[in-house]
Amino acid sequence: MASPSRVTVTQREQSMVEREVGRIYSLFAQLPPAALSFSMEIQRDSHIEYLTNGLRRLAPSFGALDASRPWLCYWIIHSLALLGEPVDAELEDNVIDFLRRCQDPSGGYGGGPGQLPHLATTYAAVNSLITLGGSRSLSSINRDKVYNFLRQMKQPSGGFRMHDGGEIDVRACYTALSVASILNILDDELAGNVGDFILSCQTYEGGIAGEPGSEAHGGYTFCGLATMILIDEADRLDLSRLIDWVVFRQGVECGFQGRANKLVDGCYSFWQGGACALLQKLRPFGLSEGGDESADSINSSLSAASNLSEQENNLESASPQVDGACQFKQAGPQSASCSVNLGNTSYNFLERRTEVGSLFNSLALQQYILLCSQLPEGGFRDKPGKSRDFYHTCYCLSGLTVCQYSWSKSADSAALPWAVVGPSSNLVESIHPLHNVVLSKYHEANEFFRKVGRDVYLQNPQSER
Ligand SMILES: CC(C)=CCC/C(C)=C/CC/C(C)=C/COP(=O)(O)OP(=O)(O)O
Ligand SMILES: [Zn+2]
Repeated sequence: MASPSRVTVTQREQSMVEREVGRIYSLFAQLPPAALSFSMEIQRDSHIEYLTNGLRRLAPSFGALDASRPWLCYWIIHSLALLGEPVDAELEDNVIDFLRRCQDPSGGYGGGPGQLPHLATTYAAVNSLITLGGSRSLSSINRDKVYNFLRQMKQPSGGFRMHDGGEIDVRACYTALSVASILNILDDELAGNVGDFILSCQTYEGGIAGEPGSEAHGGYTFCGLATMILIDEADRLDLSRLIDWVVFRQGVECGFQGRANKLVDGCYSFWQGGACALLQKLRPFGLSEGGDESADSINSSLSAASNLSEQENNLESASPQVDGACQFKQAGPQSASCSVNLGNTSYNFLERRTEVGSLFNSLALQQYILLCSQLPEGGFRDKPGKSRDFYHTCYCLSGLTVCQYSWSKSADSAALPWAVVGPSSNLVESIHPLHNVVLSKYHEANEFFRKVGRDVYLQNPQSER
């Protein structure tokens, strides 16, 4: 995928979107309370029907999207998991078998059986299998081979190639390291010099570009920041400028844009909202002493960008908990092999308490997702006037969970009731924000891969589910 070139939307396009979103909001504002409450409701049954039908159609062929079938699996299965809806047993078996056939002898997963192994589809396949959970699904992943594939994609400069002969970019670094971390095979060989590559992609604006010299973009910013956390090097980024850049991407429409001077889009609810969720747990918020000269500038940009309500500001004050030099080195399950315990960074990140409330206006974003992106007949879209698709359904729902839990102090605490817009039944499952998999599924996989260890690969046991 090429990096975005800078293209600025015209004033006319921007005004059209603002007008349309404004029209929707004023229409809903005039509704009687019962009707408004219905419109604010997640149309769970319709979404489940849309998603399940999509998954059923997946097995034979997906036409133009044939090379994206592991992605379609992930977008659909993750969306269902966020809604708390299990996949039926027969369909689950079909997906596991299909993805097993996508794993190339070299170790990476292709877009379909026999297709070129690729890091993006490897990430999608692994996240899908982890989300399905159970030993049949988890043990279908040949981790030794995945490790070999990741090593093959690793470049001497530190970055990764998306596929053999493919582009070296921030997505490749993220997908490789997210997969390695969640499968408990992350080591120094994979992590070496990745931080230098990501650093070279942080731009003068503060966000992160796909490759050095390109424009900062929300998709790459999430990937770059998550990668730096996975290798325990987030402090090397200019976090102050990064926060500035990301919080100012939330617009008057209440949703996020992907980059400056572009239109709002529902999928950035996750890419930008998710980046905020990660930033919330990082310095300078976690500093307990010594101060940080950037803290004032961060606080002022936050209050300027997100017009926080009194209720939001009244979140109980934080008690900083950081042990100074080393933010993430807390107790956690041991990784099989690596000198700085890179296998623990993802787990330990979860253990960190959040020292501030939401960095963006989480209530406004939910309003955009529910009223402008949601379709009552099922599925979510980029913006009014666009059609639904599984990608936007996945990332709008992922954005919703980020909003709902953005005021919770730790990964295992419940969402605060006032943080959920609409009826309480709107609450969706929480996620591990570094991997975007449902938290309980992450824990199950973490336990499973810790037990089987790095060197033991169970030969596809068919028994337990
Ligand atoms: C894990 C993984 C593979 C993550 C991918 C992250 C991601 C969404 C990257 C964005 C890529 C891109 C070229 C966007 C520009 O699209 P555009 O110009 O159509 O949109 P815009 O106008 O909103 O910038
Ligand atoms: Zn989008």
